Amino acid sequence: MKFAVIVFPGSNCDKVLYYAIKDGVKADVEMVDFRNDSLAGFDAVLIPGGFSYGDYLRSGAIAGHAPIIPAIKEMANAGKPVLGICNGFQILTEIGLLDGALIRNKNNRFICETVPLKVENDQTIFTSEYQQGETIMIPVAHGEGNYYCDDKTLARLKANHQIVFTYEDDINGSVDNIAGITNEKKNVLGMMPHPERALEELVGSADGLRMFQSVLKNHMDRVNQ
Ligand SMILES: NC(=O)CC[C@H](N)C(=O)O
Repeated sequence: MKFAVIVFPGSNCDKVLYYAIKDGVKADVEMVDFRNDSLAGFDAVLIPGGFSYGDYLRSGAIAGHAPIIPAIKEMANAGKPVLGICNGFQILTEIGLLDGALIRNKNNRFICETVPLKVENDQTIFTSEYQQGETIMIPVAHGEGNYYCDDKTLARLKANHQIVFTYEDDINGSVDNIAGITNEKKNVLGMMPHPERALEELVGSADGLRMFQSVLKNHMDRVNQ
């Protein structure tokens, strides 16, 4: 299985994500510059955290017009796994692959801490190695992580089990404490917390590793069917 890590000007979690795949789950991974317009040969797309284009206009707004974006949409439409973490989640909402928007944290401050998340759906390709209802510890680091969507969208997300992670505490003002959602087909996941920063107990938590293991396992199961 081959993962692509997309690199935008201002991405700063790209290398950690690269090594999460290379050393964490020992799969094939390559950095892909935002100026490319093809993702041929890749099985999954990872959009890292950071401050693409300095967060100007809105976080993720300018990255949403980069040459690589149509190829990411193509992968999503083909049912391939697309995972956006933090700034990656912001980009996925900007390009319409995920519902809602990320706005400024309710206290107007940048939050940087490891927080408890609840696994709301363990039936996705990203979460099958977790248990439904399990609490996992994952770091957050964001200024615009306050997830917003209107009531109608929220009802749809709930009815279709697209809410995958919630914060156990209200850390940033997100609607229903939402920390991560999928698209309707559940092959695109966006989340504000950083699983790639929680790969071993030495750094405080190893709970992020199972996310990448889930993606790999589900891919291999499909290939070997
Ligand atoms: N770590 C990150 O990806 C930061 C995300 C974003 N630019 C914010 O501060 O909200």
